[in-house]
Amino acid sequence: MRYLHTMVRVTDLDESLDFYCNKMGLTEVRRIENEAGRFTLVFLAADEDTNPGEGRPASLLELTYNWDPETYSGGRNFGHLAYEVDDIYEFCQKLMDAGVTINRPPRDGNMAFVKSPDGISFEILQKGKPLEKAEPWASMANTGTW
Ligand SMILES: C[C@@H](O)C(=O)SC[C@H](NC(=O)CC[C@H](N)C(=O)O)C(=O)NCC(=O)O
Ligand code: NI
Repeated sequence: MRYLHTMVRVTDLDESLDFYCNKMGLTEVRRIENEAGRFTLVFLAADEDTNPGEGRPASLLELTYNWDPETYSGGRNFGHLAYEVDDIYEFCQKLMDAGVTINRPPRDGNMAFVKSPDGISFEILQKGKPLEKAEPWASMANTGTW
């Protein structure tokens, strides 16, 4: 068995692609337009996931855009999507410079949280840092600096 993707529904595809691609750095690897179902699927990959060796992208994010407007309310049972980055401070600074709020700053040099335009939570983890060292969010008062 192999993990393929996580699907999230988005209310504005252009706004979402600006966040996921221009700001988070993901790349569109596939798009499906479904006229009958009136929806668009866009598959996104992080740079190290675009070709993990088997010639097929793995660990993708699938955006579902329903052409007819819907209101989405996130269930408490959904937590976050996690990505690993080479330099968490540099990554978060670039997001801040692009106008993205860092909901949980990476003061511990290990973990940060941001949200997509639809409120999907993203955990950003520093490559090489053990997960056990991550301070729980609640203990990190968000002072807006790090
Ligand atoms: C391509 C494959 O990875 C899919 O996920 S297709 C699954 C299919 N998606 C849709 O029909 C998209 C439009 C639909 N209105 C929706 O918002 O999901 C599907 O069965 N979706 C149902 C689901 O619960 O994911
Ligand atoms: Ni899917």
